[in-house]
Amino acid sequence: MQYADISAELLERVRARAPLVQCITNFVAMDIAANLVLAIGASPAMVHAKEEVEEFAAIASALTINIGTIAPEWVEGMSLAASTASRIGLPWVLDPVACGATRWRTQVARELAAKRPTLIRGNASEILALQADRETTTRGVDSTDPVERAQTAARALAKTYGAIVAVTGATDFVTDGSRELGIEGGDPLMTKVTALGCSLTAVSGAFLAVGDSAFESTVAALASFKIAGSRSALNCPGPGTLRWRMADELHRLDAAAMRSEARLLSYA
Ligand SMILES: Nc1ncnc2c1ncn2[C@@H]1O[C@H](COP(=O)(O)OP(=O)(O)OP(=O)(O)O)[C@@H](O)[C@H]1O
Ligand SMILES: Cc1ncsc1CCO
Ligand SMILES: [Mg+2]
Repeated sequence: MQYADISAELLERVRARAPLVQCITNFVAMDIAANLVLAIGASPAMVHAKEEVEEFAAIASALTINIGTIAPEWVEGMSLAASTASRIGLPWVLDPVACGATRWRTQVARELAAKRPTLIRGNASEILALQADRETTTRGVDSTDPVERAQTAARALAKTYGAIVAVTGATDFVTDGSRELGIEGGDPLMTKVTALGCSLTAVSGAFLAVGDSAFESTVAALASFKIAGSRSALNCPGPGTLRWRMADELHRLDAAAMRSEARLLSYA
């Protein structure tokens, strides 16, 4: 079966099962991420306190961890949630927001990566900084590098941590260290809406929850955002409208559109 067909089937599974996705994310992303997880057909829960993450992970179908607005107490919750997920075999995603911007943030991202996430999803600058030995390659939460520059780093990270690594940008790139795929689509206007990447991380949790292969689930999640992004940007007056059109288009997305509009690039 082709990846577009698999993606379509995974979308139908998300809709049929409405998996519970435990999201630990930042203050900026909370609202849009929860709404986009709902729009794709899953059920989000923003649960991050160290007192309850372990118990909650036991009932969740996936976990996503985004370090966007970390503070020490949050890191404790993230760390406990990540360890729990890996121990009980719950698929989980790491989003290393602004990794490389400060030493502490880079260290936190690397300590979480060492807990073996199923998927690491970031922009090119974040993936480069997570993999590199040097610090401060990033300026902030927005990427200053093209996706292509981070492909080698993504492959290396995938091998080091045994994770799928997804680098997003103009053309997304996904690798498990040997298999790789590009996903085209979306629109540059997406970079003018904050936390769409964070929301994609949360939505990836929904696809991981229902998939048989983490690589395939990641492709499906990336494709859903590319299709919804392209559709949302048509005659779009600006970022404010795009933001909420993403919810409308993810909600409207169906298996037929996934099959016909996913633009997947094979590198092999
Ligand atoms: N130039 C572009 N053209 C088309 N699509 C894009 C472009 N840049 C980003 N996207 C899409 O926007 C979505 C978010 O990816 P992006 O790399 O901007 O995340 P991010 O930098 O982590 O965002 P944030 O930190 O604000 O959440 C993805 O679906 C990606 O494919
Ligand atoms: C703007 C911003 N600052 C910390 S997290 C975040 C959301 C985009 O990553
Ligand atoms: Mg980001």
